[in-house]
Amino acid sequence: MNVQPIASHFIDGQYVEDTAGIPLPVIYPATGETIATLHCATPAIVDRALAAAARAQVAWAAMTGTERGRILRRAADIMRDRNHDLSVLETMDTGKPYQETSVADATSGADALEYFGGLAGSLTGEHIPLPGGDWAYTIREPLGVCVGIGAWNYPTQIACWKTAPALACGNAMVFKPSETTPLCALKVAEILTEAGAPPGLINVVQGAGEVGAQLVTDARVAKVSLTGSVPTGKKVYAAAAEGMKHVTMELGGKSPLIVFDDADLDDAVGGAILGNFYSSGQVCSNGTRVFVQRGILEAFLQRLTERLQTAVIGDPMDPETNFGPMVSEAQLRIALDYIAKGVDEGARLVTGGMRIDKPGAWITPAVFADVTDDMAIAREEIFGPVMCVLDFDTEDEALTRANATEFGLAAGVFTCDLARAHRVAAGFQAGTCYINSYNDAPVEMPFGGSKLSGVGRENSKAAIEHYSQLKSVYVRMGRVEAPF
Ligand SMILES: NC(=O)C1=CN([C@@H]2O[C@H](COP(=O)(O)OP(=O)(O)OC[C@H]3O[C@@H](n4cnc5c(N)ncnc54)[C@H](O)[C@@H]3O)[C@@H](O)[C@H]2O)C=CC1
Repeated sequence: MNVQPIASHFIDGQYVEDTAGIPLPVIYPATGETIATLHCATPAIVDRALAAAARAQVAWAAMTGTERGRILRRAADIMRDRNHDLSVLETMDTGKPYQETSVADATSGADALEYFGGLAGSLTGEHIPLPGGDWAYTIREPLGVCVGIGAWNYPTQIACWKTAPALACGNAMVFKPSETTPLCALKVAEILTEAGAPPGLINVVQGAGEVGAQLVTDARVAKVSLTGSVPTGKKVYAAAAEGMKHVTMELGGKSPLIVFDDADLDDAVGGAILGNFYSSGQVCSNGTRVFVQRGILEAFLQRLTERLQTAVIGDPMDPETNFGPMVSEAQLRIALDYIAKGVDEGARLVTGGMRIDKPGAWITPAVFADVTDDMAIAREEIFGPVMCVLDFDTEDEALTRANATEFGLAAGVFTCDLARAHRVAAGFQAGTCYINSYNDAPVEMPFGGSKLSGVGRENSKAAIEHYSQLKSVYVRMGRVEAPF
């Protein structure tokens, strides 16, 4: 498969190249090979994309929601039809196994396009009766030009989760994928254009932080939605505040997963595997602090170790493979450094955590036991396949320790006691919680974090609030009574 795109950027309905930009090699993480070379956007490219978006947005906003929605739903159908090719490309971009990308990336992107396409026609204001026969009404208006900035772990999904609600509400989008995974967002723009999105409505420009910063500070931009780390989020939030722009921040986490000793052991182990090793651990909402009640601890570790031996680590394109490489050599280094630190800190490495001796960014899934709350591996986001198991005695203790973090993205609980499950969910300081499950992200459910993990919500009806604003119109039915 030739993954070199026609050109680096997608602007005003077509592919655009500017070789004056810094070269951007795309590395296949499974082999370390360079599979394409793109160019970062020059200031002229950024300007062109923003100008196209500003122009296209006006006519798009004048269409009815039903008309806009029809185009989004058509794009969803095209995306589903091309799921195989899009999944292969996502695997090349990220290294994630095809077994995952074929069910979790373009499919989730298509879900978002379909969901917000369906919602678009129902977006309205409201009528508000007031004293004396006066009344007011509200008009739900788009924000204007939105900028989306993506992380590298879910390039197709992130592009769709931001673009679908933005377009449904009548906005235009300029999207900058992560410089590590620049390929898939171009396909999203191509498909939307094929589905009927007018030129300029969806634009993709490549580049690293400098290009992102240029987009965020441009006066034509009304809203910025970032998926990335907390340090980047702080910078982008501050830059957006200068122009009083709307923001959505989907940032990092160090989420807790509490397993009580009455939990179904295999379900709890399954949840911990999904919450730590899916996408080689490179998932923002991962439950990397697994609190296991002392009575079930040894059984949990034993079952977990047994099941990890059955992981199929190998060629990501092989449909049998269920654990691929990490996204890059740099990200692998970060994970290996944390593993060394965990050993130094006195945690017990139960299994995995070894670099696999072959080209590419390969590591075996790691589990630490005897982890304590103060260790760096239990406090800092690693963003790799490193699970920390901590033991506890009481519900109060587990909840207090689970919440003792600056992050608040996700949290999960495994128990067969229904009342306890809901009590613990109510007590979690996190935006996205799970009972007897982990890491599900259906488009119908709000997704996002509290505390340092972010502001705003993606997906669901809640996202509409973050891509539109209300105009209030007061209507006086009688005479105007002025004091003089
Ligand atoms: N909450 C969520 O939904 C998700 C959060 N993440 C988080 O993303 C992080 C991993 O992704 P990375 O790509 O390494 O994050 P990152 O923070 O390094 O980069 C994210 C994006 O921001 C851009 N960027 C960097 N500096 C910028 C600046 N000054 N102005 C504008 N844009 C800038 C980058 O080019 C990239 O496109 C993890 O912390 C992870 O938890 C990842 C996926 C989902």
